[in-house]
Amino acid sequence: MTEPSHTPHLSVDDFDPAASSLSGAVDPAIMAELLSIRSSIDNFDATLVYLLAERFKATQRVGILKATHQLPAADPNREKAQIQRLRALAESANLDPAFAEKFLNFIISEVIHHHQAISESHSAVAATGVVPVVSRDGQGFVAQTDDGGTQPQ
Ligand SMILES: C=C(O[C@@H]1C=C(C(=O)O)C=C[C@H]1O)C(=O)O
Repeated sequence: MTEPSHTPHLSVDDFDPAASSLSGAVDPAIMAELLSIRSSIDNFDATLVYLLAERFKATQRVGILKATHQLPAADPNREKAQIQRLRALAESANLDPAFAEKFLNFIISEVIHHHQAISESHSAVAATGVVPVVSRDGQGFVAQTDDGGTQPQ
């Protein structure tokens, strides 16, 4: 497995679908078949990113709802029910249920961190009157003060 890349602002156009440590070392026909299968893998990976982005959009709405109404970030009974369901779905799809559970737990723990952060910034708003607003690029916050001015945060 490769280490996570920290290269900022890499465009999808910079992706080389033929990048491989095997180039030149494998029979060209085998390489062609490998690249053909990898092109499906690349489509699946792109779909996964879009699916995850949509899921996080939905969970962000839940986080805002919870913070607004002082509800806890985590809901363990909901998580148990989700994990049971996902394990059953995984079994019927011939996917390792233990992997499905690990994957869902990984996502849920990230969501809970987001919810805690939303709740903390919500409490900070209540205490200071400074309203954090997501920046246009979605990468950070600008602080919108009571008088409507904005300042980087
Ligand atoms: C999204 C929620 O918050 C948390 C995250 C969950 C998830 O990512 O599916 C499920 C339960 C909660 O622990 C929720 O309560 O629905």
